[in-house]
Amino acid sequence: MSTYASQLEEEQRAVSRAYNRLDALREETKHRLDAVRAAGSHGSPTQRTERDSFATMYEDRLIQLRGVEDRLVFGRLDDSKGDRLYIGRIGLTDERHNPMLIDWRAEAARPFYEATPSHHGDIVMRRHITLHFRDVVALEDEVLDVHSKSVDEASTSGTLTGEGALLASLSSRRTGKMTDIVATIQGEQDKIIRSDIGRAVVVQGGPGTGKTAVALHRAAYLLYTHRRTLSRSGVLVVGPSPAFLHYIDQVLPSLGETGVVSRTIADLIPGVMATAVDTPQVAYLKGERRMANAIRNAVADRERIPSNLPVVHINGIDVPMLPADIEQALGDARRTHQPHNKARETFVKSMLSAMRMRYEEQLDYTPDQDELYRTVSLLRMNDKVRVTLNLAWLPMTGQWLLDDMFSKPHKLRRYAPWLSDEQVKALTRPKGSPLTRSDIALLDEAMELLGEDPKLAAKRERLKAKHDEEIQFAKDTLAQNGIGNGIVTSQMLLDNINGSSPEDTAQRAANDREWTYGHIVVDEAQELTAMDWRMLMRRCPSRSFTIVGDVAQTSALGGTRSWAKTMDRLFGHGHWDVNELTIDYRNPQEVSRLASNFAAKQGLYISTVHAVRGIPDSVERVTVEDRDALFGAVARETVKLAREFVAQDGTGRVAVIGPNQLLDQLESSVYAEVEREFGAEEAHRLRSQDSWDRQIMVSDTETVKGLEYDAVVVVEPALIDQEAPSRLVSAADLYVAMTRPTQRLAIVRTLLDEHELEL
Ligand SMILES: Nc1ncnc2c1ncn2[C@@H]1O[C@H](COP(=O)(O)OP(=O)(O)OP(=O)(O)O)[C@@H](O)[C@H]1O
Repeated sequence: MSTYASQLEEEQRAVSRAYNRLDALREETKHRLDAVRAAGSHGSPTQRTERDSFATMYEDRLIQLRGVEDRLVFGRLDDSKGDRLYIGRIGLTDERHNPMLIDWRAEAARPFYEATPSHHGDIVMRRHITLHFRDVVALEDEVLDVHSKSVDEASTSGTLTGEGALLASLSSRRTGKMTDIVATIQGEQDKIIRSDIGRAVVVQGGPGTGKTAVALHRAAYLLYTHRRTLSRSGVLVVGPSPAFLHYIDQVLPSLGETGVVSRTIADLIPGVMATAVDTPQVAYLKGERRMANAIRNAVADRERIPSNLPVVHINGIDVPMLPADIEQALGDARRTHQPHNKARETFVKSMLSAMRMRYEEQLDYTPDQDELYRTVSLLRMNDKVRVTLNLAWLPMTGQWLLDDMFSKPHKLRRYAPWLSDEQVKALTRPKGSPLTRSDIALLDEAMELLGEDPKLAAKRERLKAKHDEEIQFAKDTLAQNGIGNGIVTSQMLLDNINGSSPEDTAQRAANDREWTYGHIVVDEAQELTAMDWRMLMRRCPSRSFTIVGDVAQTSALGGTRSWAKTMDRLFGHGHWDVNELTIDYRNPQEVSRLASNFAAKQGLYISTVHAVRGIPDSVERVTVEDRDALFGAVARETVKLAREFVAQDGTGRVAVIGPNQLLDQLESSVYAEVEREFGAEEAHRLRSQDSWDRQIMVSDTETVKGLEYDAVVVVEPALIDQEAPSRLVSAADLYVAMTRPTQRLAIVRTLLDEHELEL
């Protein structure tokens, strides 16, 4: 009879076989890489190029093979004929090319996630295999065909269970890093992950429903399924904050995908840093779609006929700069439909040729080419001509344009006539002020209309010429040698030389503002303004997007509260799909219920969610007399939770989320209590952790978007509520704060606070 122990042994054999194969492949790849490297820099340029390409290819493969060590195998599918398929992080075949392990993204693995007792096709049983390092430690079977003999076998061996693997992964201590969910992706999530690349997919779901997890697994799935296209164009992941990007940065590498660019909106333009923050109202004004018109007007304002036109003295002749000539040159330049800085070349050329004609008209002889050429040179170098050409068509950078527009109210009023005096005042700032996050989309718009900075453009041209030379060299290499022989295709060699490995693509994409991606994932997408969306749409002409968010969590005044309204405008009616996720994997039921009831009462449109776990006493309330008592109470509560959840091995996270005005005081009282209770050394260890990755973190509501903690202390919710710029925003902020914990939520407040807001 099959016992649990014997089943474990049997699976251990299968798992060990897979790991042995993985080791062998690593060894083989390493060996090849060493051999290529050993050849060093000897040989002809052709041989060196060939070797470099192989080396890059082997390096990429080694990174991938090393990245999948953890939980290499996690599932098994049994079909009605008794055949078994093992499911894992990557696909493996044995020496004879027989499949040993199926990549979780392959079509054959789909039933592992999507089969149900009512729709299971040929599959009769699904097994979850839990590993600890390379050891099989638990098995769990779901019988899909109740008539199959697997039911009896599973029940006698004691492997027949429900959702143990899922629940175990949900209850584990937080590490500050999101982990992948390949072993436990649920049916409704899997359908989204595998949906078609060609359409924009919106995933709406309440907090903790796995939107971020789904978005990242979808990116990995698309990279696997459309590797050829996406490894050249790349995938961009846009998240709400650097802390969030740091939180998710392990997920894709653990799925064997390293070549993905991740950015916040604030650092989407290479080389530009947004260091300042606007008030919510100013951010709203800057995020409106019509700001694109303001930018367009600001550019157009620099294509004009100057009021004072000079006459220049060349070779004893007076050459006038005439309004009609300028008008003609402006028209010529505009008709090129090129960006402003580029079109300026046409403007200058057209204007100089008009002036040359004016010069010629005044001669009583026909000048030779030489004379005309010299005249144009003199005109070009003439100061008056240069100043006038600049006044008529000024070369600009985007930064200069924004700085000029926001530091001169009369100009802003002219470019954006819809703004009230009060709004103009709110937007005006001193010249040279740092850029804010909401400036970035405006800057991108300006850069798009202006084109490259002329100096940078010249530099780029030089680099491009060099790059073209290298491409030609690669092509010649291939033509001469006919390299390939099935190990590396000519295309792969060319790609490696051109930098088309996913890592190279990612690097080039991240450094190029005009790069267009094959797919964009947007997380916390509800916060993006219309201007932000324009910036993203420009980066993905194929309109292949995964957009995840929750319209009940919107804090930005210019963010989305209705997907239909935003998406119809972006993609057109019928060209995007919305999917809703309904199961809350993060919060205990008690926390989820409290947060949902609050949000519904505040009038937020919330998705109905069902939390999978119940944890009695997961909500705690502490009320104190007044503000004086508040800080001590928060500190004590935090330390109590830290004792339970925060471990010295770096696992476990507790967040204290409070109103901005109290954060400094909260931080000092919490850490003072930590020192009193845990000693100076432990307090020092905790305090010196990176600010975005602290085990005990004191923060505002904005920073914790998308993140999660074992326990959360929400402080003075009514005050958080009052700090927000509108009622809906305040409700959303509190909703976000309350839905961050996986185990425990404590609400610590004063009597007055309690009186002001019912929670
Ligand atoms: N199928 C699953 N198996 C295991 N864990 C899961 C699964 N789906 C989601 N989770 C876990 O649930 C938690 C919440 O997921 P995630 O952060 O993706 O939710 P979200 O919808 O983006 O939340 P929010 O809107 O609050 O940011 C994470 O810890 C994630 O790993």
